Amino acid sequence: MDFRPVPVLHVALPVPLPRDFDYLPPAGALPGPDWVGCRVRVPFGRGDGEQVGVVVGVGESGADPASLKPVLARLDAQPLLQGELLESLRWTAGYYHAPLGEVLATALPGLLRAGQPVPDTRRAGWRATPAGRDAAAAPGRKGRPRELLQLLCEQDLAEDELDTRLPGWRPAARSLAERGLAGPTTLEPAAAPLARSEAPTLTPAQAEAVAALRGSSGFQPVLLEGVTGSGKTEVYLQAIADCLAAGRQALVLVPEIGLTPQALGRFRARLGVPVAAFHSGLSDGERARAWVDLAEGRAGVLVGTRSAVFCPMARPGLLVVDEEHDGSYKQQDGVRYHARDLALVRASKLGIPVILGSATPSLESLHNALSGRYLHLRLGQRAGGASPPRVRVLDVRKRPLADGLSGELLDAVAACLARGEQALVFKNRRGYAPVLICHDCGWSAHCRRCDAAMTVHAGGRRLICHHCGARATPPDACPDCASLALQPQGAGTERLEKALAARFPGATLVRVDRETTRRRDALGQHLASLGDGPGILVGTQILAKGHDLPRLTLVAVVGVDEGLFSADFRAGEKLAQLLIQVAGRAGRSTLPGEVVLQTHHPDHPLLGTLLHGGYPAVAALALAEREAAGFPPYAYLALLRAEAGTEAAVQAFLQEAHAAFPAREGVRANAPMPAPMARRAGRARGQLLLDASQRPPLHAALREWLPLLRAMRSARKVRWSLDVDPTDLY
Ligand SMILES: Nc1ncnc2c1ncn2[C@@H]1O[C@H](COP(=O)(O)OP(=O)(O)OP(=O)(O)O)[C@@H](O)[C@H]1O
Ligand SMILES: [Zn+2]
Repeated sequence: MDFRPVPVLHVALPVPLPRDFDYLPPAGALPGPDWVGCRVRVPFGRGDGEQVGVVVGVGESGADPASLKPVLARLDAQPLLQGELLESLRWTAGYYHAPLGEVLATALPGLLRAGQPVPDTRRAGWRATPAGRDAAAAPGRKGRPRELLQLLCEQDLAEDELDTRLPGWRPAARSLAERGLAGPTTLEPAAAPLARSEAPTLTPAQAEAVAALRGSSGFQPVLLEGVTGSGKTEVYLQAIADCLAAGRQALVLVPEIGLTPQALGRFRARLGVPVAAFHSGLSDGERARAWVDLAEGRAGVLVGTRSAVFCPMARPGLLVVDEEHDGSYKQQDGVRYHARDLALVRASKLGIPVILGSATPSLESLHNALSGRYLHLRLGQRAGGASPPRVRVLDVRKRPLADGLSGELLDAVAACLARGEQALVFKNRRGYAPVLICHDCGWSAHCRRCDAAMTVHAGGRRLICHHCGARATPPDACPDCASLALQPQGAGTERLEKALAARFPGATLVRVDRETTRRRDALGQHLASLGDGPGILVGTQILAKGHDLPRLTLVAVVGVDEGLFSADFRAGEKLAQLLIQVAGRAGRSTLPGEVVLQTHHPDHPLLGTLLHGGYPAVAALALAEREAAGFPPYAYLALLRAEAGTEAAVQAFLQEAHAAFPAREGVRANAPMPAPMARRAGRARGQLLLDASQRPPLHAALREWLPLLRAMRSARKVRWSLDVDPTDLY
């Protein structure tokens, strides 16, 4: 049956269905283009279910009007998502093959996603009217109203300021308002401390980079490759200052654990404009206000982690992605976007520069820079007279290790403390020991629900699975052979802390890992507690990121052997990045730095290359290997992951998916495989890797394939997801 078309709103909802939903406008309202980008509350699903969605279009529907429901409420008078941002979000949905509604929900801060009103970040205040100014100039009766009026003639005042300046001011304000001499108003938020700290004189390399940035216009991707401590942040600050001077805003992305109050403080102190922060340590309300401040142009700069890439800018001028190689830019669930890649997409649509900065750029970015697609700026030397740290490899084969530490490493720490300086002892493993083994029969404690060993914690009194969180008490005797010779094998940060405390009883000792930094700003407090005197920091990769501790002169790396033999094709790149970053914490100021690297594999080619040629040599070699093997950045990957209660269900789905994959020239669907961790939290896991020499045919195949997957019966028995450009093949 045909129906007369009726005007409808196309609404994107945060549900896992790749389509919009049509709704009638509320009674009496006409759907027009001004609806696009506004949030609406709509009935959805059974009963009185409701959802908050975003209007993504207006049109007509020829469906039975009786089947169409009206929108319950329009939540925004002005579009929340529009222009370039909405376009970039549509691009995101297309590229990652994710439903637009889910992408839009991912892009909105939690409060707005939940349908809350856009917070008003201005403050309620009072101002004098022109009549009030005349009255204040004329002689008149003394009293509180006059006192208040005189204050307001000097400047508009916020209500909270009036509370302190003129307690009990409200009756006086009412009296002025009745006579038309003053009235309520809204004020811009209190300006941040606008005193600016001095910029250091730029090094020639920094000055050259800044000049190159000034010389560019429009969309310009820039890779700023600068060794650790070379002053990349200083270059960002100059570029941001230029951008602000031109009346524009800058959006700065930093890695998840890089956004310390110290880092923010550096931006705030130098730029002299309100700098908004956006990260997971803030409340929903704080995040929403930061978003609004940037969207409405009140903040000049926003510094934020991954999801800040979706913040709207009123006057876009510059995007910066600091530590662009960092793994935290990739979202690992839901919409699996890469914030660095989206920053490039946004900059291109906005026609503005985007700076990617790193001492250890990702091979993807490096490849783009080397092939001329990005402007490649280099800072080869440390700033401020610091020299690069000396690196020593300690061969610990056949040497006795006490709690994982060699005598030479301990000597180096002792010498550092004796000089009154600070040492960082690095081990990328938290807990007491990575595994509990039976010295007699070789049994080891495994998680019952995962294919993984349980980590020993609390000095040996507890076992915790780092993959599913399961906890257990260690057995008294070996469950297999009843031997009492159960021993924690290897060392994590907890064990190192204990051993170092015993060896250096007087020294300040601070452990920094996920356990000790759960609280907000715990990291900053830990680093501060180290003070200026001699001391030891023990910790995981949390310490590898952008910290600047002038007294830190020794970095002791306790074994990286786990990383040398991983099957993941990115393992070498990641290990080299981690080593360079952590080594880069040593000797950043005037004191010379030293790095000691304890290993059982001193002859491993990766270490040799790294020592002699640094990161550029490792990267060049890795790029050549990737080209030969057909891996990114010379190929494009997508990974279909599935998990279910049984392995059979996973297999059935992946086999059917494999058979259904549309043939395309240059695109290959590899045979389904168990995931590297085939069982996790009691669920079987498998995956199917797609690779292609070109992007377009891969995406064309995916577009054809996904509807087939959704229709498969076997898909109902599994949880599956597609990851475009996966960074981890697990
Ligand atoms: N031109 C300069 N003159 C003097 N000191 C400088 C200069 N530029 C930067 N510095 C100082 O050098 C140190 C390192 O700078 P910055 O933190 O910007 O380096 P970075 O390249 O971002 O480091 P990393 O990548 O290792 O985190 C800081 O203490 C900074 O204040
Ligand atoms: Zn587990």
